[in-house]
Amino acid sequence: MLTLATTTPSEPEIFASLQGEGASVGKPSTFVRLSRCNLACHWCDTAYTWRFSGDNRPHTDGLDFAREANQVKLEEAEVAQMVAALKPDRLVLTGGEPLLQGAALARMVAALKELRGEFHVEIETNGSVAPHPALDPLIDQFNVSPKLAHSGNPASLALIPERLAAYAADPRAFFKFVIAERSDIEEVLGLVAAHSILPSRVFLMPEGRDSATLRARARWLGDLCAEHGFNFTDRLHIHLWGDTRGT
Ligand SMILES: C[S@@+](CC[C@H](N)C(=O)[O-])C[C@H]1O[C@@H](n2cnc3c(N)ncnc32)[C@H](O)[C@@H]1O
Ligand SMILES: Nc1nc2[nH]cc(C(=O)O)c2c(=O)[nH]1
Ligand code: SF4
Ligand SMILES: [Mg+2]
Repeated sequence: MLTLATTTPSEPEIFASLQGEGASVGKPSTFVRLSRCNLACHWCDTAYTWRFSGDNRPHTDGLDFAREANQVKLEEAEVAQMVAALKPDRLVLTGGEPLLQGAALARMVAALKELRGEFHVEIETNGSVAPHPALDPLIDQFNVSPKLAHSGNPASLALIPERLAAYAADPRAFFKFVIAERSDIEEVLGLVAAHSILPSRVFLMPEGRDSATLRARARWLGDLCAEHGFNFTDRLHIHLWGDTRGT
């Protein structure tokens, strides 16, 4: 059983769109948004996946209860069928933190590949959770977004050195840092040096949930990327459709 976020009160958040961020930006992709997270970023644009009134216990894989208006429980086979029915041959698993439901995701992706054959599968992850061993070999690309101090998470929860080292050693992983202020680059440089990450695998992305904020921050963030040899990524979906569920 998978716990998904919802668009309207009961519709699971499964939708075809364009990858809006990072190394695959612009590519037609189907998104599956899982519920729940192990972190709590101040500026999270999908806090409805994890900020529940009166109950914020962390999710553990295999729990089969739906308790909040923003969640729906579906069988893995049903999710696979919904993804297979949409056009794209690329899948982006996101959330919330999708790796909290790794075992169920492995069953879903295996079922999808049975239905549709080869599929490119990306995971959006905060980089603090290890992929389930059954899921790991089914993933083509990890979009790892480690959370800096301005996210408001304790570093002891958000930046797990062994986990970041494992992603740094994995050629499938790209690193996508959310940047709110110029000085945030210092923390990025420290992490990149500590884990010997090539700049060509690093993306800097402005924090923002509207076009005007993204554009204003892009002006100085682009210069910082050029200076340090990092990739810049915008948030294409925000410019095209705004901060809207299901896009
Ligand atoms: C909602 S998260 C879900 C996946 C995973 N929990 C993570 O943080 O990577 C998807 C992406 O959106 C980014 N994000 C969330 N809120 C944002 C904001 N206000 N501005 C810019 N990026 C944001 C995250 O850093 C992450 O790269
Ligand atoms: N179009 C689009 N691209 C995205 N790339 C990463 C997203 C996410 O929320 O993880 C996202 C999203 O929500 N929409
Ligand atoms: S880790 Fe991702 S889903 Fe969780 S609070 Fe941060 S941005 Fe939101
Ligand atoms: Mg998003």
